[in-house]
Formats: sequence, structure tokens, C-alpha cells
Amino acid sequence: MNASTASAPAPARASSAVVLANLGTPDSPTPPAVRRYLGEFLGDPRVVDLPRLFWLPLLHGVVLPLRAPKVAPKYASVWMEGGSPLAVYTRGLADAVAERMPGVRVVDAMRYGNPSLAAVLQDLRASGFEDILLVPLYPQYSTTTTASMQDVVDRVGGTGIRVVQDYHDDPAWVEAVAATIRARHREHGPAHLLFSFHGLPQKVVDNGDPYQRQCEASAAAIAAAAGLEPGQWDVSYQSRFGKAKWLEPSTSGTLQRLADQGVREVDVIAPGFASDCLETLEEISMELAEEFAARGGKLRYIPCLNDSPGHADVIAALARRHLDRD
Ligand SMILES: C=CC1=C(C)c2cc3[nH]c(cc4nc(cc5[nH]c(cc1n2)c(C)c5CCC(=O)O)C(CCC(=O)O)=C4C)c(C)c3C=C
Ligand SMILES: [Fe+2]
Ligand SMILES: [Fe+2]
Repeated sequence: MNASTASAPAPARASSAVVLANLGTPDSPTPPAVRRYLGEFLGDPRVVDLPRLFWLPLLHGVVLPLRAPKVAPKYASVWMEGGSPLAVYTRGLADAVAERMPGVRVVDAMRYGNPSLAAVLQDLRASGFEDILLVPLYPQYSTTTTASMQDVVDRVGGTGIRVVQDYHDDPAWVEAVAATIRARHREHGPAHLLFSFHGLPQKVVDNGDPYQRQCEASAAAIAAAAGLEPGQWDVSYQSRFGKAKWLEPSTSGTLQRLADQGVREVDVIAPGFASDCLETLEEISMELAEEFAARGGKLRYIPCLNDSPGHADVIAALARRHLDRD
């Protein structure tokens, strides 16, 4: 404990700040904005680790011109009054966490796009915050996501900035997600549960990324807390990008298998996402739900924790615990 801690009336250190950082999202659902965002995202060597001289011309010359006009209408289909769902919920969560942490500055940031993580960290430094806790809103650690946030911290000069690595087995987070499953069961009765996580190239996991192991551990802990028996749930991976082999089984393939086995009702939950986004609202709740309906089934999506009070309690407690650690 230092003098400023001892004299502070309420919490931790007077100059503490918490940054809740998410992946990022386009500023508008238009091809140029999607192109800018995807250019920054897919140009990150943590995300696509192909040789730069090969990948950057391919990305800017072929991938972005084809993908941006295809993806922009998908963004438009989920766009909210306040903007992209990922941005709206991340902002809402930061506000709700701020209410729970008097005396600590709590702000939101994005790894790609706005508000830019690098700019947010530099602003906090310039405003005199010496003790900054960065909470990547990724429950499971991956080199493609969490480590890329660390890269930004290293670039701005990491002194006084700590980074939460993961919270995939945090009991309060597990319980908060399980509570959403129990609430769904009370409303609609039990159904088979599919845990759908964002996928990764298989090669990333083969090179030692702990992501898949943490996804499996999260799913098992949440299923146990929700009172599910083995056989009542599965784990799968969605959002494949590119031609390489990605983690299996895929969400789409698993839903097809379940339909073939005569399963008619499936709840899908996505506890790799802190907030709903294109990948949950469009890919799961629209695309995959339609595919499953075409096979005679009913898919119900269980929303992310988003900016709910329960989520804010979990993240505030997590941040408090890390700030109090010396
Ligand atoms: C090689 C490509 C990709 C890797 C690796 C990857 C990992 C990864 N992504 C998330 C979380 C999200 N991804 C989102 C969108 C998205 N992801 C990729 C590609 C890779 N992701 C693309 C190209 C896109 C954009 C949409 C598209 O063009 O299909 C989102 C949603 C963003 C939004 O604006 O709503 C999230 C969230 C994780 C957690 C992860 C690794 C574990
Ligand atoms: Fe992604
Ligand atoms: Fe997708």
C-alpha cells in the first residue's frame, strides 16, 4: 500500500483506470467503412500470419473489394439505433461497470476501428492515469485476439498497464452465463444446447494457442452450473474464414448432424463473445437458424451477457480483483 491508497476515501488508487476493450466493428454498415475496418483487422499479423508481401496485396487487391460489399448488408441487417451492436453493448457495459467502480475511470475501446485502443491508452496516460487495467472482453485467451491487445500495449509503452489474460473459468462469469440458460429453460422448456465459439485456424491451436482448451473448459463449467447432463450439449466452432482447416466440428455441421439425428429444438449460446455482434445476430440467429428451420428444426439463440447488470457485476468484480493485486 502506498500513501495515496491509504488517503483515498473510497477505492483502490486515485489514478486507476479500467479499459474494457473489444474486437472492434465498422463505423457504419457501408462497403467503405467495412473495408477500412476489415483492412485493419485482417492486416494484423496476429490474425492472418501469412507473409506480408504475399498477403497485403491479396487482402487489399482481392479480399477487401470482394468481401466489403458482401458483408456491409449483413451489418445493415443487425445495425442498431446507436450503431453496431458490438459497439453499443460494449459502451453500455463500460457505463454499467463505471457505476459499480466509483473513483475509477472506466472506458471502452476497440482493438480495430473506434474508439481506438492505442488512442484511449495514450489519452489516459496524458490525463495522469498511472495504473491502467486493460480487460480484453475475450473470456478465452487466444494469440489472435488477447495477444494482439498486448501488442498495442507494448507499442504505447507498457509501464503501468496490466492486461487481464482470460476469465474462461471465472466462477461468477460461469454462473452468469449459466443463469441465462436456466432462464431460457424456464421460458421454453429444455432443449439440446449448442455452445458455439468463434473458430480459429487449426494451425494456431497446433502451435500452442490455449483457446480451444479454454472454450471446452468454459462449456463444461457452464453446462455443469446450468444442471445439464453429458449428452444434452455440444461444442462447435463458427465463422470460418479462408481456405485453411479451421477448428472442428463446425457449428453448421453440428446443427446438420443434430437435425439428421431427429433433434428438433436446439438452443445456441455463444460464450466466447462478451457482446452480441455480427457473428451471433446475423450468422447464428439468422443464417444458421434458417438452415436449421429448412431441416424442420427450431433454433433459439440465447443472447450474450451484453450490458446486463449481471455482466457488469462480473466484470467490475474481476477488474477490482486485478486492480487490488500489486
Ligand atoms: C483469420 C481470420 C479470423 C480470425 C483468426 C478470427 C478470430 C477471432 N475473431 C473473434 C471475434 C469476432 N470476429 C468477428 C468478425 C470477424 N472475424 C473475422 C475473421 C477472423 N476472426 C472476420 C473477417 C470478421 C468480420 C465479418 C466477416 O467479414 O465475416 C466479430 C464481429 C465483429 C462485429 O463487427 O460485429 C467478433 C466479435 C474471436 C473471439 C476470435 C478468436 C478467438
Ligand atoms: Fe473473428
Ligand atoms: Fe461470420
